[in-house]
Amino acid sequence: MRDILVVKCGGNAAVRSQAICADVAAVHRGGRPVILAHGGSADIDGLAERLGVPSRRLVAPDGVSTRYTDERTLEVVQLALAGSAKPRLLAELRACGVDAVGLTGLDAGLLVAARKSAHRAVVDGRRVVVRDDHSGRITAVNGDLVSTLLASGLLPVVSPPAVAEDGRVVNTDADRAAAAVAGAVGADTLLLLTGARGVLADRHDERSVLPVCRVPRRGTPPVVTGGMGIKLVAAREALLSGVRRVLIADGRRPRPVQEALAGSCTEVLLEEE
Ligand SMILES: Nc1ncnc2c1ncn2[C@@H]1O[C@H](COP(=O)(O)OP(=O)(O)O)[C@@H](O)[C@H]1O
Ligand SMILES: CC(=O)N[C@@H](CCC(=O)OP(=O)(O)O)C(=O)O
Repeated sequence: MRDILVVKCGGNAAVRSQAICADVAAVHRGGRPVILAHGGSADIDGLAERLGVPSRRLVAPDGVSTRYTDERTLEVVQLALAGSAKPRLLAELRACGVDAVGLTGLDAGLLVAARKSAHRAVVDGRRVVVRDDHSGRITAVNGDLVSTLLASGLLPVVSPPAVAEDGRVVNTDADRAAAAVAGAVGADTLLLLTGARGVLADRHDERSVLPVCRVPRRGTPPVVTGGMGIKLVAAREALLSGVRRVLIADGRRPRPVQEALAGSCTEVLLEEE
């Protein structure tokens, strides 16, 4: 299948999922195979607060941040992503007349991950060894499942969490999940839509969007602040797995997909070796 587009709808509170779904539906109707992947950090944080579960972050030695997912947090992550964010997107796509099928990483082993064992990190400014983090790094994707849905004219919607090799649920970052799916299905383009106009040279200056951001093939990405570090890690993984183009763009505006594909975005490229 040619020219597959993977769009990732960020879970940043400012992202307008309805506009993203309308644009994704237009691409789908135009005949281009499209997959929607999504996160839900704001949904997770909001639900955690309502349930009285603290939201904590793990910052790796290189500065890249992810959620510290203890047992209670894992439950909140599942409820927020599979019970709230995913149905919202499916309803929005349905309202646009699209037959979409929502899958978490657990459906038919869509996202298989290696559970993180004890690892060093900084939590709330303190260096710690974390042993109870229920998250993992994706090691395999059931690309055939997604390709089968695409071939049937359906629009797959993919959400974390993933399933570990021991059969238990593990949290996993949604940008990296989108990148893994894009690589597995041989996608042409991965578009990460978020609450910023792209990668900013100065995170406090919205006008400082970089048209191009080069990431090294290994090691620390050039920007690690906020959620941008993990996005650049995901972008690198997608490019290394053969995805031709990775774009980071604004998910807060009308026509977010069309605007990004027309060039209003940051394109991520690998540094030369
Ligand atoms: N240099 C930067 N360029 C762009 N955004 C940045 C930068 N540094 C930090 N950020 C923050 O990262 C956020 C995107 O990460 P995040 O909210 O985790 O995304 P999402 O939930 O959409 O995947 C932006 O909205 C912005 O506030
Ligand atoms: C391990 C890890 O950090 N998982 C993420 C999964 C959701 C996600 O990535 O949502 P965004 O795309 O909105 O960031 C989390 O729990 O926040």
